[in-house]
Amino acid sequence: MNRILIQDGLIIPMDKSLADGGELHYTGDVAVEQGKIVAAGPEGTIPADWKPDKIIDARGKAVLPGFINCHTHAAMTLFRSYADDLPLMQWLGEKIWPLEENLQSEDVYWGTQLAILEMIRSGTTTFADMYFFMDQVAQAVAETGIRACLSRGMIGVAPTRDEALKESKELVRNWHRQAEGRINVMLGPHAPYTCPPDYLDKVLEMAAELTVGIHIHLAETRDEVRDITKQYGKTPIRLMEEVGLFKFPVLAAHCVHLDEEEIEILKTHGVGVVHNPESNMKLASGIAPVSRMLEVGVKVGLGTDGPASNNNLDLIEEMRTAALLQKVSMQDPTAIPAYQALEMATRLGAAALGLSEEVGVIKPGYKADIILVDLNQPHFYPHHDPLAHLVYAARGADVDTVIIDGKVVMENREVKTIDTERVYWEVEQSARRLAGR
Ligand SMILES: N[C@@H](CCSC[C@H]1O[C@@H](n2cnc3c(=O)[nH]cnc32)[C@H](O)[C@@H]1O)C(=O)O
Ligand SMILES: [Zn+2]
Repeated sequence: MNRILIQDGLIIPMDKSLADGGELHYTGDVAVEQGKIVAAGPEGTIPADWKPDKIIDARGKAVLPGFINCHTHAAMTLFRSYADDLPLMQWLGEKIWPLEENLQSEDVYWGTQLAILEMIRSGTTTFADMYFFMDQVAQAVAETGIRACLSRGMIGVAPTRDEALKESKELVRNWHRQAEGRINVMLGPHAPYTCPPDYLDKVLEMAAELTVGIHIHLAETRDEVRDITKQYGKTPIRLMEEVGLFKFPVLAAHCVHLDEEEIEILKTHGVGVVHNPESNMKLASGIAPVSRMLEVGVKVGLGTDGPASNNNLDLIEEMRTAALLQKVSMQDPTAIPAYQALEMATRLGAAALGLSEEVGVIKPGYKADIILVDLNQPHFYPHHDPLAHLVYAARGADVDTVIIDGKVVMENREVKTIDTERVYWEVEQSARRLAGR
């Protein structure tokens, strides 16, 4: 089935910013053919003799681009609720990293399947991952039909430092642009405090050789900024600029603690920033200056971070948290209006991942990554403003249908590409073994 007609939905194309003015949504049809959007409302034309293979009745439903989770460690679903209520370095050092020593490849496969199940069910159609056993993650992405930017997390100060470089090269060779083009591979030097400049040099050399982007944790905590400044005489973002990181497409997770000049550095180099509000709150890392970065024109997408420091993968919830957190932290209720939060979860997320020509908007020529949200529910009445409903009232469970690359992967909340019961069973086995139960 490659021709789908999504009829009479409330289309929210996300193809313009608030500054553009004009209509932000309208009722109409979306036509999909061979994985791409061919028409959407007044945009594009559906040929008179065009016969759809499938018609989806979208009356009473919002039709919008699939959500883009720009930063997670998907297989950490296995560690969800294992260790909470700790600061980052204690959480990583004492709880998570010791557990990760015992992870096996099939654990990562099933943990990732569970994450993808949760993401599809809550309307996420693209995610950016940084983990290991990434061939297993790629396999799960290929099988489930989701879109992903994958990187093998590399800890330059760990015994795995050389192995991680080798695996990253293999990941690019075996999986970059594979799975019908749904997979993009990046290099994943974990963070400035785990990847010293001499190791980063090796990573940058490989990025130049393979012409791929870089996914890194950056300026996440005050301790990171203090320690890096003490060790190198400059802040993490300035250090990254000095080593040449920003000569490549960069996806920088967090960017919580930075000054005005560093925001300018991110803007100048076109860095894709990922704001992870719930992880930053849960680990008490801080509040990123998101409104300011958006005002300056930095590409800021949204991420959940790992499901063990959130603890879910619901990007609708993350959108609301991002909007509310900026309002209260800026003491300004106009900060991050609803539409801007939606932009972060769609078009700006695509821009942060370097995919703005492919996904993030509903427009002819773009990939058919589309979600339908059922608006016929108590918390969406009265129907004043669908944009406000989606940000301030919606939950991931309101997503009814998900199409990725023109394939229906969920319809009427039934996921078609994952064996849910098998995933639950396998995850429980892995989690019990890992926790030594
Ligand atoms: N430890 C593996 C590779 C690391 S992948 C990415 C790493 O990021 C860790 N991680 C998860 N969330 C965060 C975060 O918020 N900040 C920094 N690291 C995180 C995660 O536990 C994982 O160890 C090895 O040495 O081969
Ligand atoms: Zn992370």
